[in-house]
Amino acid sequence: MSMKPAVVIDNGTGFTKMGYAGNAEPSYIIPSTIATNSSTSSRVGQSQGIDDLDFHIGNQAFENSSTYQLNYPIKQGIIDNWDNMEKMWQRCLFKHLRCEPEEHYMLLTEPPLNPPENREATAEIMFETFNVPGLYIAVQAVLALYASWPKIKDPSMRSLTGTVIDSGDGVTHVIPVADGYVIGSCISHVPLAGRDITSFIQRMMRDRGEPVPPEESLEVARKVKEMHSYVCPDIVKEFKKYDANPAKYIIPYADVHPRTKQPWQIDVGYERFLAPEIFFNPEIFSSDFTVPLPNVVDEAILKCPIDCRRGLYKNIVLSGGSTMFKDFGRRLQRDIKRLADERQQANLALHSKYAKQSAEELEVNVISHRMQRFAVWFGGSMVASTPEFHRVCHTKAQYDEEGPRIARHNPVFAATM
Ligand SMILES: Nc1ncnc2c1ncn2[C@@H]1O[C@H](COP(=O)(O)OP(=O)(O)OP(=O)(O)O)[C@@H](O)[C@H]1O
Repeated sequence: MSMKPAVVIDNGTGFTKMGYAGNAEPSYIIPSTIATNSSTSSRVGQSQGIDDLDFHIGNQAFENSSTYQLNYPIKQGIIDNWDNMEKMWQRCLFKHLRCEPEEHYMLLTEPPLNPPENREATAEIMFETFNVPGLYIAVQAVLALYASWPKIKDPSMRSLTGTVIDSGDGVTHVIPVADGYVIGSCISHVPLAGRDITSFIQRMMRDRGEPVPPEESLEVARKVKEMHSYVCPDIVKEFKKYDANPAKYIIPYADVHPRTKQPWQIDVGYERFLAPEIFFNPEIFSSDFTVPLPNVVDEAILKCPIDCRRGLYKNIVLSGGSTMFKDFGRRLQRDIKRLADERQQANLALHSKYAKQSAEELEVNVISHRMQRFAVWFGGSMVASTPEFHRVCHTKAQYDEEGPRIARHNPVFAATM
């Protein structure tokens, strides 16, 4: 059995996080992008060994985008281009992590509802190309639940039943999980995430005529979002606060033009609280989708079997970069609690016509923690550093005996921690 730490790789639509089990943070976070040389890939048979290595991943892919062809091998969380994905894994393992894959067990992640054929294809690449001694493919939402455990002081309260709100760059998902199994039919999808918030800030700054160099505007909007945005309790009051004392809340943001080296400065104002507000009042961003995130969460839980609903309200866990706004969890908890309480009161009022009733108060907890930005990776790191991990992995010997179908099912190891 390999005693070297397992390798943990979380391939997201926007970013790939990679590192070794037992660490608190991934060693590398790179964009999930590859730049391939289309002219060499079409020259079949000619010096293929070298041409096969003619590609770049991550930020280097963007740097070479003028001469190479950019590709995003993961679409909506699901692997879409296997050749490019294999190349990405190759660079992640040999160039970034600098490991011998045959010496490390491997933990990879998958989105909920990943087709089993994809798991088989992943196993084929891992066991046959990289010769890994063991492989476990974990569901991202379940890893996000594990990642919240260090925040929960009482170990008896740590549970694999909960609702995961996963919001990254491209999409936001609400995923109910009961005893480590995703309730697939009750997953909800919100078509708003990080890149929408960035483009909303970019639009606001442009409409106001802020002097940002046009070629920098997207990057500046992203930085403003990540550095200065926060969720407020009430937007009307927040507007009043800004208008009463602009000097206190409006922040200057300065930089120099990358080409002309001319300094420029802008004011960052209402967008600080209006940008993340699109999760709570989506109509301010677009008229196509208008259901606030707290309502989406409430409705997703209500679709689940009645006996797990209390557990799902009690343990709502945040995961992904776009849940990092200050006070995001606090506002979400308040709004979900309000919705659930109003419904409970309405039900009680209805039934009290026939019999006197009282209801046990519904506990709603939204759990925020330090590792939220890469919660899935961190959960994977925790799981893969337990002694139990090697027991639940599929091994190379099993693969050689049974083939890729062993990867169709990965046991949940609820009892391990
Ligand atoms: N401190 C922050 N505040 C707000 N947003 C942030 C912060 N840090 C990162 N983000 C945003 O989080 C997004 C990236 O999140 P994440 O790495 O979870 O995405 P991903 O896993 O690649 O995407 P997906 O979940 O769509 O597959 C980007 O839009 C980034 O701007």
